[in-house]
Amino acid sequence: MRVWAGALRAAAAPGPLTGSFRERFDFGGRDVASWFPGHMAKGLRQMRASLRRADCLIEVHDARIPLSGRNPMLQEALGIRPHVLVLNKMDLADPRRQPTVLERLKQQGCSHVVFTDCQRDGNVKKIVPLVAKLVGDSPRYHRAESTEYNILVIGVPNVGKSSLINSLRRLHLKKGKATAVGGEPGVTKAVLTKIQVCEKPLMYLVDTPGVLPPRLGDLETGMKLALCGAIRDHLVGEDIMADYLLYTLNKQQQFRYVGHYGLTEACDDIQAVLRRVALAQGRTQRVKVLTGTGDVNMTMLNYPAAAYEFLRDFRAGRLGRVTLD
Ligand SMILES: Nc1nc2c(ncn2[C@@H]2O[C@H](COP(=O)(O)OP(=O)(O)OP(=O)(O)O)[C@@H](O)[C@H]2O)c(=O)[nH]1
Repeated sequence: MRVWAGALRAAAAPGPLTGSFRERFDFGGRDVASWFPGHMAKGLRQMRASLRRADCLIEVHDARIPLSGRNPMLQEALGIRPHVLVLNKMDLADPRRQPTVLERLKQQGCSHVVFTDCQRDGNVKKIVPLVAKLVGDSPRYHRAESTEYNILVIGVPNVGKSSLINSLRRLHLKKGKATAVGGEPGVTKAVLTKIQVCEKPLMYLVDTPGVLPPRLGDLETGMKLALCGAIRDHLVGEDIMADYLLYTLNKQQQFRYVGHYGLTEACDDIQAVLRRVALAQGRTQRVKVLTGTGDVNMTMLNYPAAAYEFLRDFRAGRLGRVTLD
């Protein structure tokens, strides 16, 4: 039986609150290790092997979690290869955070960062010249003009690696999709297809399947990755994800959800919020209830569907532009 964690917690909690929100999130003893799918270990090995042949690395990550959830395995590669960090889905992240994020990343030794929106080709034009310059400047390479560039694209699942390749092809080659794009993590399963993205300079990108860090670290990082769609929802649980999202929105004073669902005020009770979501979105279900006088059909609010809707609204940017870190 599925346990509705949000509902259980809410039953014991006081009613809607304003201005007094949880200071810490209760993960209820969850084990983050179970969120790491086994097939990713293979992807990691393949990625390591192809690193040796690459001139440069483009690491794509979600702009909503610019400081967490990146694969630590990359650290070993950063010293060897030029590296560009593409923070994609900038259209969903809080733009006011960009300067702080850039500063923090610089302190971590990551100084070539581009914020992009690959659905609208935003800022994608900056990437090819930057990569060409970094490879050209690298003492490792004494390149002739005609030498092709082989770039490895890496990143956790669902951050937009395939979308970036398609966007580059649209901009530089006026060509359509070469690689499948999907809303679910793990769309790119066939590894290491070399795809041309530019004629001058001749540049090929190798798309890799999204690979999560072998150890997810803490629950908070795992939860943020899940909210961004890097881990399949059912592995984590839509109920706790919805609750964590509400906790984060309140903590950051991102109260767009209040008006969006017609709530009277900000609220820290996930059950109360999901009740409104269910009513606002018509997420109800008919159930048969056995009574002393026979069966009665009743309309119940569908909380799991409401939780899914809440996550979907966040991922589509309908609850505001939010940076989770
Ligand atoms: N809002 C927004 N959505 C984006 C952007 N880039 C990609 N997406 C969406 O994010 C989802 C994942 O994109 P993909 O390009 O398939 O991501 P991927 O990293 O190749 O995914 P895997 O194959 O799972 O590793 C798709 O639904 C895209 O439409 C962006 O800049 N902004």
